Amino acid sequence: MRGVFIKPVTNLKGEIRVPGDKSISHRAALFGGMAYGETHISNFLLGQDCLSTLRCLKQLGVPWERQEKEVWIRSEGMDAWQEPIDVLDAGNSGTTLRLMLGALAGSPFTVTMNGDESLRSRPMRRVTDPLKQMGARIMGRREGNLAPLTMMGGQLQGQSFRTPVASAQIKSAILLAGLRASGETSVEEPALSRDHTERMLRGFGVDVQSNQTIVRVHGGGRLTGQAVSVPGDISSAAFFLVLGSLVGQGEIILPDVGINPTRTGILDVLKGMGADIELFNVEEVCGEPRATIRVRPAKLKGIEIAGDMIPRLIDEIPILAVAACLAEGETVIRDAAELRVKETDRISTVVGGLNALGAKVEELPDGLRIQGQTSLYGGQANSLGDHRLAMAWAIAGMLSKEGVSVEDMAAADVSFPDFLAVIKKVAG
Ligand SMILES: O=C(O)C1=C[C@@H](OP(=O)(O)O)[C@@H](O)[C@H](O)C1
Ligand SMILES: C=C(OP(=O)(O)O)C(=O)O
Repeated sequence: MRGVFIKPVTNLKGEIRVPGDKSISHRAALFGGMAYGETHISNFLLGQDCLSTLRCLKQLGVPWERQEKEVWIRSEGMDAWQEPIDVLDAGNSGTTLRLMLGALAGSPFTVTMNGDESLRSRPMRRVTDPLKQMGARIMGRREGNLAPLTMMGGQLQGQSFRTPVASAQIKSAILLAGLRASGETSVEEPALSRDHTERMLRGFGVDVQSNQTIVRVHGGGRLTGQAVSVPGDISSAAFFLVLGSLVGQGEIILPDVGINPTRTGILDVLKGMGADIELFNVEEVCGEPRATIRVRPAKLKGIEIAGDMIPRLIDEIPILAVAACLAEGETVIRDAAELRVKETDRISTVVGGLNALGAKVEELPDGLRIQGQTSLYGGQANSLGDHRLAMAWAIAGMLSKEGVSVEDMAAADVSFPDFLAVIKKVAG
């Protein structure tokens, strides 16, 4: 099998600046495009997903320039957006597709959005149904559930929605449509999902009211261009929190990582498993808290994860499963059926991938049961084009006895360009 061979390591040291937060980068670009005036984004994530968002904006006539990780957007609001003459391609990015659909629902033109093979198989009715109820006309395969999707926007009426799953993409799409609808739009979710949209819209001058799991906006909310500094992505830091906890010796410092409480489930769970993790230099920048995180090796024990914790660490479950394989005792993850509709079915791909490396993992309908053990043998693993799996397998390789050969390691570029260079640096 072809692949990148990741060898075991016993000692690590160093400082790792993880790339900018994916969720915040998408929103900064999109809201900058929706706003009046200039938006300046620093530490923008150059992952393929966020570059897809920037490309879609260009096709809609939004002028922007980029130099390395800095982006300048000079927009005259959504009324200046133009009907794209070609299909908008969201690539591998669910966030791009779903948030764009919400933003575009009130536009007076027709847009077709598509994505790669993985994205074309992910459910979209969770977003297209509420947008249709507000007045948008959307067509797509399987009754509007699968991309390519064509939307003929128009006059929207504000509505109150209760979403069946805690999803920031559903919540955000509805709220963005609500900004161009008549009256009030509200979204109630079963548990609090990441709240970057609410925080950043307030930064752009929009009145967003929220009370626990209910968020409201009013139509006509106008966005004003802002400076946005993007913190490091805790979902990317997660790989090094697990590596630093389970490696034989050393210490890893991760400066400027976002610690929004709707995203810090990984810190709470790893600490609950016994990890030695400390936060320093806590500060709030552009409405988002960030900190320097230090992680040192510790003995981890198994844990149960379910309920409201799941949306706080949904993208970290593949790497948490790697940690659980090397913890003492059993780990059970439940209420995480959403994993089945990510870039891959992350319940079955994580179970298959880890068992092939010598782990003992059982598939549950809505999660995983993992028997912790003292070592992971290693072998061959395939990312199946899923960035979180590519990186989880690489970390598993560093923590394994024999190393892991990862096929399609390049998938990591979706959220963490230079991942391989970074792991080479910390491994010395
Ligand atoms: O809003 C966002 O930026 C995201 C929300 C989550 O998806 P869901 O909204 O589908 O849970 C997450 O998995 C994704 O990586 C990013
Ligand atoms: C699920 C993810 O992203 P998206 O839904 O934007 O494709 C992810 O990054 O793990």
